[in-house]
Amino acid sequence: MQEYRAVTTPPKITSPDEKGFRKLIERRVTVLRYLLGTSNVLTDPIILLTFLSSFARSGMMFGINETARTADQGLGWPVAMLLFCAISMLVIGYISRIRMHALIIRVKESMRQRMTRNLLRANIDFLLTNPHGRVHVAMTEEVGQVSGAIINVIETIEAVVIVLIITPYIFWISWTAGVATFVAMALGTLGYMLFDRPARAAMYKASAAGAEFSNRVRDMLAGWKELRLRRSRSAALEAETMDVIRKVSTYANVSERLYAKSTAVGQSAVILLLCYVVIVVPILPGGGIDVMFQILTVIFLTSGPIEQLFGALPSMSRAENAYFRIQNVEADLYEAAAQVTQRDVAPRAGFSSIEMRDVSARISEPGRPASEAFEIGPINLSFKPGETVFVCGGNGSGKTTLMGLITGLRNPDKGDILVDGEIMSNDMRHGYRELFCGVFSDFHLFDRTFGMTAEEMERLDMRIKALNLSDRVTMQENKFSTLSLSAGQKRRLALAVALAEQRPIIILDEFAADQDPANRAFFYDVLVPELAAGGQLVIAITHDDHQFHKCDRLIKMAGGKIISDEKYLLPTAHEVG
Ligand SMILES: Nc1ncnc2c1ncn2[C@@H]1O[C@H](COP(=O)(O)OP(=O)(O)OP(=O)(O)O)[C@@H](O)[C@H]1O
Repeated sequence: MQEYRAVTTPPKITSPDEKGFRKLIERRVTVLRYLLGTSNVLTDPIILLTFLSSFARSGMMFGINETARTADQGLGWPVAMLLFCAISMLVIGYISRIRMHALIIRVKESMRQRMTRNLLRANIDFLLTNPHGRVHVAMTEEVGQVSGAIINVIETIEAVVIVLIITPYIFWISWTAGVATFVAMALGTLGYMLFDRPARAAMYKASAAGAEFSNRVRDMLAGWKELRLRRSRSAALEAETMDVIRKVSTYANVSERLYAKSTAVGQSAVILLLCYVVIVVPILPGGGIDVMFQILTVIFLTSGPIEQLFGALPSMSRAENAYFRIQNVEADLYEAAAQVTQRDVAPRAGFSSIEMRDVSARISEPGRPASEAFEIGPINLSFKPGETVFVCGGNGSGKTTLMGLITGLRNPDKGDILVDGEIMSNDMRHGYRELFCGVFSDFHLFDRTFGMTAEEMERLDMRIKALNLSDRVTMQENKFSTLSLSAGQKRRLALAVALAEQRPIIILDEFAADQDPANRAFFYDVLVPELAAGGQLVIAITHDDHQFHKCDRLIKMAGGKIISDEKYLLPTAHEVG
């Protein structure tokens, strides 16, 4: 039995740049907890390796200082320590890098798996808003930015361990140099905090523009024919896309410049510290040239990890920004899944009646005024097995929306759908949808038959032949040999799949519209009667008024309402005359 529960319950983030040190820490802790939890880094050998690497680096530093201090005493333990620590650092560094990339891949894999699961269970209301760009960017680019932050986490751990070791060591060599080290670190952190918030806000805008860019790429690929036919359309799209690209670059530049400033503050702090050590330490009481060189060695050997730390902070912010954008996409995906929570939903095998009772819905585009919303309903209809129902009405009258409501692919705002007299609850919705198969006006043809049984595959083979497609398409295992078909052939192939599924209800949205006369006649005169005789409920949207007499009921729609629902009788010769 399939589990349809959403995989996570992420909180929705409304503002990416909330002020305040507490907020900053809260956000960082959230991302850190996520990264640590997903990568299991705390139980991974990488932590031990990081500690060992920090100890080896510190040991090397100590070894260099002691070797220099005891140079007149010949080769002794300091040299051995220096060599041992240097070799250890190289070997550990090599193993750590391999391990670190394995962790990044693990986090990326886990995020993509979770998002795939959530996307396949997503709230249909969210999917109806066509969130292509946002979801695509989140699942491709932003996932990479978040998982890459594992490196920053590990670098930060290494730098913190080193700082914890070297600070007492510097204090031991010279307490004033110890205080100067503290001041330098405080300066670096302050610089970061000063620039982080505006940098993150700019980065957030760059990501939003990135999602828009993804939508334009889709336009260029899906609309290439329309674009090739009209240069002005292509030029306008090009201009707009260039504008979006520029926006991405501008915001990214603003953000990177601010982070460069923050890094410069960190580096200035290290340079100030060096100046202090070189200029002030030699003339201090208790200082001198020896002390200065000892501290310089420490600073040179630790400046790498410490600079990495200052560099890691902006990278963490980038990861944090990407993480919250992903969380927002997931929150949208999840909200819908939460509305249709289902446990152990068994597909419904059949029905004896379906009734729509005062069902209505408002269809509006996000960001558009409510006054522009399309209202459908109240709809009162009932259906039973073996019926053939045609739906007609002008463009925009609400036929496709009605199909969405009947199939449970659109949630009604008001009213109930009753199955066999029982009001359909959210828990029943998934099982209910399994009653349907069909070909929608904007159907999607997969290149293979996902999830079909052997019996269905046999039926598919049969239907491909019956629908005159066998000279163009064959099955290669579960894949279609080709999808390079004419529009009418594609629609017939989609119908073959729907027929092979043999669900109790078949929905057909203007199926015959792009069929030739022979296929159209086959559809109305052979197929539809055959399905109805087999007990299937056929609901077909059609504009073929000369075929209306071939159904049991004709539902006419106008302005989102049902204006008639009755048996259509051919006009008599007298009426025609
Ligand atoms: N995602 C959407 N957001 C906002 N409005 C929408 C959306 N989808 C459809 N509509 C609006 O809902 C109304 C009904 O659309 P619907 O597709 O149900 O009409 P239809 O009767 O099937 O039309 P056609 O014969 O052209 O296929 C239309 O006015 C349409 O503009």
